[in-house]
Amino acid sequence: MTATDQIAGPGASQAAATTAEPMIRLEELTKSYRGQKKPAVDRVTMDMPRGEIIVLVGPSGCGKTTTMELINRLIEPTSGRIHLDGEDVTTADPDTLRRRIGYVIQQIGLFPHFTVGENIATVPKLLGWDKARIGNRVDELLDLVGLDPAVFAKRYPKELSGGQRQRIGVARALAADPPVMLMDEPFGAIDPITRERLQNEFLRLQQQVKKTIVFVTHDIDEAIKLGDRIAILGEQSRIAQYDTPANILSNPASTYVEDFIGSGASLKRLNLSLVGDVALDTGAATARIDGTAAEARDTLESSGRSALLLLDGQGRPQRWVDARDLDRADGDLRRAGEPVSALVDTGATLSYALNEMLTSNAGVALVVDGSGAFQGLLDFETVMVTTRSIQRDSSDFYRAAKAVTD
Ligand SMILES: Nc1ncnc2c1ncn2[C@@H]1O[C@H](COP(=O)(O)OP(=O)(O)OP(=O)(O)O)[C@@H](O)[C@H]1O
Repeated sequence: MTATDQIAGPGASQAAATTAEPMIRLEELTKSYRGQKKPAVDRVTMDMPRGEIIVLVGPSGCGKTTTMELINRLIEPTSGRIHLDGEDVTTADPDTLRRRIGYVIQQIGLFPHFTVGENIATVPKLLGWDKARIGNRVDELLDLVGLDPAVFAKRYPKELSGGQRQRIGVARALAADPPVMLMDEPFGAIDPITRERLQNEFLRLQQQVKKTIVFVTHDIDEAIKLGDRIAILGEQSRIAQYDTPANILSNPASTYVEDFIGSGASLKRLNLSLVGDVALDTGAATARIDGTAAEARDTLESSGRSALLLLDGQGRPQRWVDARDLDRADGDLRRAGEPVSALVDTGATLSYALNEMLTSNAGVALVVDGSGAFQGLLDFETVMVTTRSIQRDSSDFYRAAKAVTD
C-alpha cells in the first residue's frame, strides 16, 4: 500500500450524491510554491454543493489555506481549473471575482482606524453604493450578527471583545451579499465558551442566509458540528474522505481518517444533533417564583412529578423545589430548593448538553430559547436514543449504497 492509498483508502471519493450544479468545482487544482519540492496543493478535485457548509479539516501545513486562497485567487494556481456557479473563473479578473466571495480569516483583519460601520461598508463603498443604502446595509448586518447598531456602528475595533470582532468580520464579509463565503479558522483564537456561542450563532445565521461556505478548521469536533460535508485532507490537500459527518464517523474510509477522528466516534456523533432538533420533555411542572408556596404545591401534586421548576416573570428557570422544600418555604419561594444548573440553549449540540449534565451533576438539562425562556427538559435517555438513531440512519445509507453498487 502506498502512502497515498493509506490516506485515500477505498471509500475516499464516496460522498453522498448530489445532482445539482455545484456552486464551486475544483478540477485537478495544483499549487507549487517557488522553491518548494512538492506542490502545497496537488491535483485537488472536488464539488461543493450550493447552500452547504463544506469544512476542510486536516493537519497543520496540509494546504488548507492555500486551497482557500486559490478559490478566491489571492494566489494563482500552477495548474487546474476553478468553476464558480457553472462559470470557469480560473482566469477571470480577480477583483471582480472577490466581490462574489466573502472572506473571513482568523486574525479578522479589521481596519483599526475605521469604525465598525466603515469596516462593514468597505465593499459596498467600492461598489459605489449610495450613502443611504450603505447605512441601511450596515444596520441590517449588525442586527443579523446580534450587535445593536446604535451601540456598535461608531466604535473602533480595539473597543470590541474578540467575539464581537469576529462577528464584525462575518458582517463585513457578508456586506455585498456574496453567494460564497470562505472562512479560514474564524473561531480559532477564541475561548471555548465564546467559541461554542459563535458556532451556534453561525449555524442560525446560515439558516437565514444559505450561503455556500467553505470553512477551514483543525478541530474535528468543530467540523462535525458545522459541516454539511467534511473533506478530511492529508498532505498536499489530498482528499482522504469527503462525505457527510455522520457517514465519516460511521464509515471512515481509511486508517488515516480513523486516526484523525480519534477515539470516541459515538460521543462525537453527539455533535451532529442540536438540542432544538430532538423531542424535549415539555411536561415539566412549573410555577412562578413570585407566586405562593400553596399554588406551587397544587401544581406539583397534580403533575405527578417529583420536582417543580420555578420560573421568573420572563419564563426563565430559577430554582428546583420538591414537596419538602415547599413545606419549608415559609411563604417565600426565592430561597426554596436549589438553584438550577445545566441550562442549555436550543442551538447547543447534544454533546454540549451532555457535558453540562455531567459537570453539573444534574439528571436533566434545562433547555432555554435565545432569550433564556424555558422550553423543556432533556434527559440522558433522549440523548442516547438520538445517538443510536443517527448511527442507524448512517448504516442504512451505506447498506443502500452498497446494494446499488454490488
Ligand atoms: N507563500 C508561500 N511560499 C512557500 N511555501 C508556502 C507559502 N505558503 C504556504 N507554503 C507552504 O505550503 C504548505 C501548505 O501551507 P498552508 O498554509 O496552505 O497549510 P494549512 O493547512 O493552511 O496550515 P495551517 O493549518 O498550519 O494554517 C506548507 O508546507 C507551507 O509551508
